[in-house]
Amino acid sequence: MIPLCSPSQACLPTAIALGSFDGLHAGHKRVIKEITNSDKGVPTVVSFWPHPREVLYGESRLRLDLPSEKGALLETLGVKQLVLVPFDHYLAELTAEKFFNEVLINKLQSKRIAVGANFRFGKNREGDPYVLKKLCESADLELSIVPILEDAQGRMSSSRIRSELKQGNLKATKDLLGRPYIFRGLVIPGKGLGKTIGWPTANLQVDGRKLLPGIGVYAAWATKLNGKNKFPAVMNLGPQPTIDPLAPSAVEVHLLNQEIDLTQNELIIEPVKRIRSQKKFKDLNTLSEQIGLDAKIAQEILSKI
Ligand SMILES: Cc1cc2nc3c(=O)[nH]c(=O)nc-3n(C[C@H](O)[C@H](O)[C@H](O)COP(=O)(O)O)c2cc1C
Ligand SMILES: Nc1ncnc2c1ncn2[C@@H]1O[C@H](COP(=O)(O)OP(=O)(O)O)[C@@H](O)[C@H]1O
Repeated sequence: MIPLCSPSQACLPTAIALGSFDGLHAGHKRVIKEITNSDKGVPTVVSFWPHPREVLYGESRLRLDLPSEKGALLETLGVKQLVLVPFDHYLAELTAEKFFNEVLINKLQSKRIAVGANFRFGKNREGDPYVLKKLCESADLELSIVPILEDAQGRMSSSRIRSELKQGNLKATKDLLGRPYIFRGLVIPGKGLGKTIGWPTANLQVDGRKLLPGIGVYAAWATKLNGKNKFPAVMNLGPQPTIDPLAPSAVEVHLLNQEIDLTQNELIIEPVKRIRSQKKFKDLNTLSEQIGLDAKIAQEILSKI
């Protein structure tokens, strides 16, 4: 696993790809290729953490991939380190030129930089690729500005992937990511009702910074962390209006045709297809029958893959 470090811990000198790279889609990969195929320094991805919009506007920003997941993805692309620059109000006040000199030149000793054509940096986002080009020329640094990649539906972007995911379009999400969307969670106790209605569920505690699909019932694969078997499963992601309409959304999976104790396990979940929305049923029997139908549909969906 590549190191995830602060600027002062980085291996120097560096060849830097700058950006959030959330989702690491094909457009991001083109930018990253510009630093992994050079001998100008340690291939390094540099991102801000937290996201500037979280610090400046108090927006909560959920991620397609968390820093801990990103390391493994970047490693496969030939990146050697992920540097997270702590974004705070001091950093937000740095002009583009100061940021360039203090962080990229002095701290990270960068010899080569790659960014996407829409990259902005420095106070009030004043630095664009043109400004960066001037700065790189005067410091004798190599620079690649990579054009924005498009497909028939438009620009490749993290927000487009996020939007597909929020709508529960897992196929479109997978196509855009170039890999299945996954998340992980620790199995924690629920209300203990699942077994009594014939459908025990592993309730998952998921890192609150991870973006999840929109609420609904899904067919999904479930794998134990470091396990080999992929279990077909049905997932309830959202409310449980029949038993507790006011409770916060749950993430729970029932592994099809399995009777296993999953307590304290970490599960990796790959949602595959949205089946339906949650409903309030007149009683637990009707809910249980519906979950039976969901399980059948999930089995069919997953057996075709
Ligand atoms: C596939 C699946 C679909 C579900 N759909 C609904 C639903 O539409 N409405 C609802 O009120 N609860 C739904 N549930 C949630 C159940 O109410 C919940 O699993 C059960 O009460 C057990 O909760 P517990 O694990 O906290 O004990 C669903 C659960 C599963 C596994
Ligand atoms: N097929 C299965 N899918 C999911 N969990 C299962 C399964 N079989 C047994 N279990 C166990 O049952 C527990 C869930 O039972 P349940 O009655 O729903 O209680 P809880 O409220 O803790 O979710 C899980 O934590 C798991 O250890």
